[in-house]
Amino acid sequence: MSFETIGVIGAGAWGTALAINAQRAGRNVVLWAREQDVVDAINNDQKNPKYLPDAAVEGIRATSDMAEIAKCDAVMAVTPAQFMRGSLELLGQSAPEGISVMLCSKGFEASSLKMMTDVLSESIPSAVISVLSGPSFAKDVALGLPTAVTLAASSPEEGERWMDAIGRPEFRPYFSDDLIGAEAGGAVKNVLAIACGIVEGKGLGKSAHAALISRGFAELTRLGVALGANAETLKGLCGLGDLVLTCSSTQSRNMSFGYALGQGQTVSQILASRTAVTEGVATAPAIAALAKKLDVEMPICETVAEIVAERITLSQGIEALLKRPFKAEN
Ligand SMILES: NC(=O)c1ccc[n+]([C@@H]2O[C@H](COP(=O)([O-])OP(=O)(O)OC[C@H]3O[C@@H](n4cnc5c(N)ncnc54)[C@H](O)[C@@H]3O)[C@@H](O)[C@H]2O)c1
Ligand SMILES: O=P(O)(O)OC[C@H](O)CO
Repeated sequence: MSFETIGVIGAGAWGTALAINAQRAGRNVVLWAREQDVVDAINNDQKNPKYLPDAAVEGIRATSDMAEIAKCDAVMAVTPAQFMRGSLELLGQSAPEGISVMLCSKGFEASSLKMMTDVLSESIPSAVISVLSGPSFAKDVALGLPTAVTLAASSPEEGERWMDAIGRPEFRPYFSDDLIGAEAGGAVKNVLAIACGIVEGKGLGKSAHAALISRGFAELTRLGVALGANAETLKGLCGLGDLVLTCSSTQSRNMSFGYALGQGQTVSQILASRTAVTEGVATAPAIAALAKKLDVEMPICETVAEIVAERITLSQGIEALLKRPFKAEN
């Protein structure tokens, strides 16, 4: 059975862009927003000026009633990671047994160090879980620019249903059976993008930038594998692909956050100046704690966590990384 109606939870930039894409793919789409002004703007003006200005949100109905989302054939969950559990618990109050839920957010829950797949299993134990991840800026997807993503599902049949429902020539999903790999890549790359932003903001040069991407990818792979991911998955769109995108453009909120730090702004100044979520800020300490717990070497991510917590300065962090002992590359 294919998915005809898609419910999207979270009308931030990414939830809105995914709703636009699903509508273009021919689905009936209901978009859940927690803010009434966002619901009204979508229903009355076909716009979401708060989170995705300039995009036309046509043919999509917005709601603040989660019970309407639970009635859809399948659900895309796009709430930022730190608030995902609350959204899923609300969905769980009216969700039918075995509801198909695709996790589209990129982060770990800081309070528990859990991945979104664990948060979903705990909130709705019968849910059939999929993960969407990969290099994809919301604005690009809303504009209909070509994008390719990893679509990880727990069975090929479930993956087929999702690919039929949301795949389009300009939004190409590639199937994977590695849910953990898809999740881990997206969460860790956000933290590494903060580091790359710092390098750019401080003008440390393109050689340092490339070194950071490469050594960062080694960290991302080590943690992913320790969590149960397949290393091959991490070489794909959801790992290396997304790391390259997010570390390459200040269109990324994580990269631009790091860039602003490098330019001399403080963490609180930067966060106060934006409504958009910067997932790497909350995920950095979770990854640093996981690295310690699992005995995984992640010096770049640990340094970002220290900088974001304002326990060390940028200069101290950079110096500590550069003074690490020389060692074999792998
Ligand atoms: N924007 C992108 O280009 C993009 C692309 C891929 C993945 N993602 C991921 O999608 C997820 C959502 O990001 P986004 O860009 O849509 O967000 P956004 O920054 O555009 O909007 C913030 C969202 O957070 C919600 N929010 C704020 N406070 C909340 C609270 N207390 N409880 C519940 N929800 C709250 C808002 O309602 C809004 O939906 C993130 O994990 C992000 O990493 C984003
Ligand atoms: O803007 P960012 O840093 O949240 O990144 C957006 C997407 O995850 C890029 O794939």
